[in-house]
Amino acid sequence: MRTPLKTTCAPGRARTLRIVENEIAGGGPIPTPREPPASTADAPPAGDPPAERAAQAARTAGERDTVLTYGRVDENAVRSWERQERTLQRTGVRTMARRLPGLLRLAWSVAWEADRAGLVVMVVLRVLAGVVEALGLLAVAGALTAVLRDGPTPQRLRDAVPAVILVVAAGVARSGLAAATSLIQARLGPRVDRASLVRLLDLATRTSVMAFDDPTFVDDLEAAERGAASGRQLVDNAIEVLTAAIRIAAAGGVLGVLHPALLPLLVLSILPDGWASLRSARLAHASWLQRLPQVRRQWMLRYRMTDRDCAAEIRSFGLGPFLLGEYTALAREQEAEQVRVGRGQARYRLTGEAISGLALGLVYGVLVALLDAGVMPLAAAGTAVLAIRTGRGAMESALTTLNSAYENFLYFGEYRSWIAQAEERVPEERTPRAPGAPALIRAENVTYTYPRTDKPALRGVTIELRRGEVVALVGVNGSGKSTLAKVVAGLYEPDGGAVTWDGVDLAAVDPDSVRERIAVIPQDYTQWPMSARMNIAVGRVGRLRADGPDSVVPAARATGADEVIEGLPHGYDTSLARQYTAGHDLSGGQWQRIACARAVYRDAPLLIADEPSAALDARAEQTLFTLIRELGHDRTVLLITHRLASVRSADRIYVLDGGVVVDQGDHEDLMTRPGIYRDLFTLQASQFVDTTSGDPSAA
Ligand SMILES: Nc1ncnc2c1ncn2[C@@H]1O[C@H](COP(=O)(O)OP(=O)(O)OP(=O)(O)O)[C@@H](O)[C@H]1O
Repeated sequence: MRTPLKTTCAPGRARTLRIVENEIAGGGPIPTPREPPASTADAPPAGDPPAERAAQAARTAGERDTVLTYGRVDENAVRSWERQERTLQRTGVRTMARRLPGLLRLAWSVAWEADRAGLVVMVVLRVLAGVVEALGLLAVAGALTAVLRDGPTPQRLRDAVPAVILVVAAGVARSGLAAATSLIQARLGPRVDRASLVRLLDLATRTSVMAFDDPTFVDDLEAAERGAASGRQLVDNAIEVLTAAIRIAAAGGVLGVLHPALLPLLVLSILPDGWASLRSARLAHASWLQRLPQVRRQWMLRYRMTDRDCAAEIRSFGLGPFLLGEYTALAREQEAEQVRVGRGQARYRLTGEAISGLALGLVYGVLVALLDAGVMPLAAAGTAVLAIRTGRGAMESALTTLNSAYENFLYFGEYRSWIAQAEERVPEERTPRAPGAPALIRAENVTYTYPRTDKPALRGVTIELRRGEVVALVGVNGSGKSTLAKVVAGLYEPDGGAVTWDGVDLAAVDPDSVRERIAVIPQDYTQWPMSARMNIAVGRVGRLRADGPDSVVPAARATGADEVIEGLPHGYDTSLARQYTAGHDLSGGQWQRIACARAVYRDAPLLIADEPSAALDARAEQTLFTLIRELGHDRTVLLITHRLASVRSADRIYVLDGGVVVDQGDHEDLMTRPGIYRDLFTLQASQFVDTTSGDPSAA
């Protein structure tokens, strides 16, 4: 039986994810040298105790054996977002170009769903900005033509005035349009974020709980959460690409009017730069991918070392230097890799910019040649220089954005594929409802195997629960008790056999109508970071609204939770969000009383209590079992506990072993024959009596 210990270093997925995102945003990767760098340059400044400790720790970690510490890693087990990294790595420019329309379509549909009006306004603003850009360039051409033509200077300047006014107006209009675009973008982005996340959360809370036992589903969910944030970035990228495309079209159009040879030359001049930025992005990716296992180890260490739940254990076992050593060694490897990547990127950039510079020289050479040949007037050449600058800027921005857009496209693909699989795992709606207060609940020949396991957790199990009875499940750890309880609670659908209520197969009724009639005290209850009142009311939120805030009090009294709550500074309104300053923490047993009150508040015809007293003191435990027996008078109670003294009075006890019911009967009956029950009971009882003087079974 797993006791929910609050001192356990429990994994906190949400927080880990935040760290992951942070690392992804800024982290670069590294190869895996076994020896940490030990050069004198790494020596910490004298008199810097934290740095000295870290250096000492890293030296110690130099002797580390990663398999010994972290265990063997399954090289084939690739998580979905690693898969995306690899896909990105393999994708060539041509594939990206081929997928560009699909990418833009997807961004469009996401934005369309989130904010239609905003999207339309955005596109209109962008097109207008492009038109204004082209008009501005043409106005420059007009102004230059007027100024450079023959004639007296005052006259030429006067002639240039309308064109100059147009240039200024275009500048002002561009600024206004840019400001309006930012405004719309600020509205569109959060809406896309909200729409994507709400959809994910809605499905995450509606999919069958069985899906969460499938590691792939849970892994994919983690990737989908990351992917959801990429939706907004994808839309931003698409808008930037659109903007760049319109600017390129404006500059290209003007260049095309000035001379047809200039446009292809301009495109050629940008290609080396584009190649360089693509290669350096890929280099960073490849490096990140290669270092991923180490990077994740770093996240894990960082999370554990700063987590409140781990603080006591780290100190008790003196784990600080060991963990710090591991972290420092990994961080140094990371630093070394970042330097390597930085060097590679600098090389790419230098090469790309050098070739681009040469190509740009060629463009200007052609321009001069055209001037020299008298094909192009000086004013047009001046405008061409401006158009070339505008076009190059837009192309550079388009290329950089496309790389990131493609990455976001892949991540958002993870989100979409998880949404698709989650939709399939939402239990189908059925019209018939489960019987209101069943007199007989039967699990018949039930078999259940967890996803991705070979061995069934339940094999041909048959049990009966009658209204007015307390039925207990007993067995050693891992014998299948909790699994059976979840099947009876309608949380798991059996692979074989059936669960019936008054003869109605639960597979044929609306699953919500089943759960509506069940109250569960689970083994791992949730400590909601909410008020004490709400922690009880979550048992039936609608009832709090209907019956008022004081409706939780009787349930709290019945389970002894009221004693706990009365000791809190604001009583029922005390926050139990211990991660916040105003929040109060409770002991394990105090929390368990609240979890029991939650189930009593639910007031359902079937109560399933899975190890409800693991953390309770002896008096609280006795109160609880008395309550359970009372509740059993007019409803059905299924009780799982290792405290066998508490099951003595159960109407029927099923003994499970290896997923099979191996015995059944009441206490007296089971004590008459050899078997697991008698062994376990005798063993427990012997701890409370003087075994030399009496019969333990009589205890
Ligand atoms: N989510 C899961 N995925 C895969 N296997 C699981 C999962 N949960 C439980 N099992 C396996 O199913 C079997 C039955 O587990 P179950 O939790 O039902 O046992 P139990 O009798 O309640 O044990 P305990 O007394 O320790 O609570 C065990 O072998 C366990 O390892």
